[in-house]
Amino acid sequence: MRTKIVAGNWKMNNDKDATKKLIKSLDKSIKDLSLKNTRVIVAPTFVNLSSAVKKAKKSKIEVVAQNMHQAKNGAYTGEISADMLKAIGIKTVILGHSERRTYFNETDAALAEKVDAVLENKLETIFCFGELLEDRKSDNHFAVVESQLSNALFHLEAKDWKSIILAYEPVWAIGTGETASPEQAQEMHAFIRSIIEKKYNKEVADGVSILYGGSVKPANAEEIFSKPDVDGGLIGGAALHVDDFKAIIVAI
Ligand SMILES: O=C[C@H](O)COP(=O)(O)O
Repeated sequence: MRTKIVAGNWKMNNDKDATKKLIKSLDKSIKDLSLKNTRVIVAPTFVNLSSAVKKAKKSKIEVVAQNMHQAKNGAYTGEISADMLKAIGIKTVILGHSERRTYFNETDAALAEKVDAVLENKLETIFCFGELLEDRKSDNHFAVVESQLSNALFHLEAKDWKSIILAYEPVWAIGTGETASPEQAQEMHAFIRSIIEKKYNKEVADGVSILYGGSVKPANAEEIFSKPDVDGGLIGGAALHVDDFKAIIVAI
């Protein structure tokens, strides 16, 4: 049975106090949920990671990073390495978010190196990818997604996929209020599983959790999560509000 995951990407929001407060109220609010086979994740900004890890220590909440540099160390101003993250107790890193690809020019090639660094450091990644609106309009979305996955992940060995969580995020649905329909999400997730099976085998394809991201809200979460190949969500805006985030967790 694949692990279900609800991950909140807090992006560049919340100062130290707001981060701790949100973790505290989320902890209180999900304490009594059974969360069988389900992970609840939050990704605060770098500067608040350490205090977030401490705050979440005895809770059901996992704290992860939003990005990581591929080099071990060196002259990379403003960047953070795997060792630095591990030293404060981080085990999982989001990579390839469309905002990183768009605003910080992260390429598939750089992401392939980052994924390698994740694996070398025995970390895990939530690897994001997804097509632009023009790709979907021109019916190119499957080809775009296949190339993003193949360029950044298909050099891995089958065993490496234990450390990979996928997050399909159609860029046109991120922060826009426009969600992919549950059918569109299912169609893409099934396609993703099919190309992984073709490249590797059924065990790898069936084992990898594939999250959907893009304007997931309490009102649409249940229907999206009901699709057989959707194993959870990567949530942006709604993860900043404890009641909305809890409702999405309950939906899974
Ligand atoms: O990382 C999360 C995604 O970018 C989704 O953001 P959103 O839920 O605000 O659309």
